[in-house]
Amino acid sequence: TSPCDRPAPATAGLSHDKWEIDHDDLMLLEELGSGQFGVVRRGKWRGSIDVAVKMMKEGTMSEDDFIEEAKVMTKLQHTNLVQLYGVCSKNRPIFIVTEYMRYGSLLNHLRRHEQSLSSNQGLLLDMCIQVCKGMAYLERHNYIHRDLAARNCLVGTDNIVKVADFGLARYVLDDQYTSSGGSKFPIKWAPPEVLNYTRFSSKSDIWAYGVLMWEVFSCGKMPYGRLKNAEVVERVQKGLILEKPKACYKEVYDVMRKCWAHLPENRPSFKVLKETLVGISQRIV
Ligand SMILES: CNC(=O)Nc1cc(-c2cccc(-n3cnc4cc(C(C)(C)C)ccc4c3=O)c2C)cn(C)c1=O
Repeated sequence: TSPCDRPAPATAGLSHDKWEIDHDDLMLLEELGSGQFGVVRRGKWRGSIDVAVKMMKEGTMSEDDFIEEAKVMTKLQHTNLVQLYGVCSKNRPIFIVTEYMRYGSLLNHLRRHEQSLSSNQGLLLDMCIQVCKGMAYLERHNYIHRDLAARNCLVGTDNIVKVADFGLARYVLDDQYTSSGGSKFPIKWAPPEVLNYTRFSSKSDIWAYGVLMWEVFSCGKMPYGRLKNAEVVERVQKGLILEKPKACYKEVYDVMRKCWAHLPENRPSFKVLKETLVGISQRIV
C-alpha cells in the first residue's frame, strides 16, 4: 500500500484528514538536497514505503494556502507525476511527503549520462513522451505546473520519468523567484505572455515543455547558453527561438517549434503533442 491509499483509520474525518500524515509513521534518512523550500530527506513511511520529505524552511512558503491546496494535489494521481502522499501539518516545520524517485533530477541524469544518451534518440524521445503524458493528465484536470523544466522532473528505475512539484510555484514567498524581474525567475522557460504579463496557462506550460524537450535532446545543456536573462527576453520578444540540438531529428525539432508559437492559442495541447510524439517514436525507433 502507499500512504495515500492506506485504509482510512477508524477516526478518519474526525481528527486525521486523509492527506494528514502522522509524524510517528515517518523515519527520516539521508539528505537528498535542498530546493526552494529547504532541505529534502529520504524517508520511510511505516517502516517500508520509500518517501521523500520536504522540511519547510520558515518563511519560504505560504503554508496555510498550501495545506488547503494539498487536499486537491493528493487527488492528482498518474504514473508520470511524482505522487504527493500528504503533509504533516500539526507541527512546524511542516513536512511535505511525496513518492521517492531513486535517480534524482532529470537534468542531472541527462548530464551524467550524456555519453550513452546522446546516441540513443529513442530513449530521449521516450523520456519526453513520459513527461508529456504526465502534463496531459494535468492539462485534463486544468492544473498548471508554472515551472516545468528538466530540473523539476525526476528519474526512477527502468528509465521512468515523472513530473515533480507541479503547482507549488504559487506558494513560494521569495519574490526573487515569483517576480519576472527576480534573479530566480525561470526566464528561459517562459513564453512572451508570461514575460510581459505573468499570464500562466497550460499553453505557457507547453512553451516550457518545448524548452524541456530541447534540454533532453541537448543532454542537459543550458538553454541559450550563457546569454543573460535580459538578452533572452529581448530575443524571445523578437521571435528568436532555440536552435536545433545536434543529435535531434528534424521532425522532433519541428514539434519543439510548435511549442514556441508566439501566441498561446497557436501552440498545441499536451493531448495533441502526445499523439504526435508517439507517432514519431513508432516511425523512428
Ligand atoms: C537520488 N534521488 C533523489 O534525490 N530523489 C528526490 C529528490 C527530491 C528533491 C531533493 C532536493 C530538492 C528538491 N527540490 C528541487 N526543486 C524544487 C523546486 C520547487 C519549485 C516551487 C521552485 C518548483 C519546489 C520544491 C523543490 C524541491 O523540493 C527535490 C525535488 C525529491 N524527490 C521526490 C526525490 O525523489
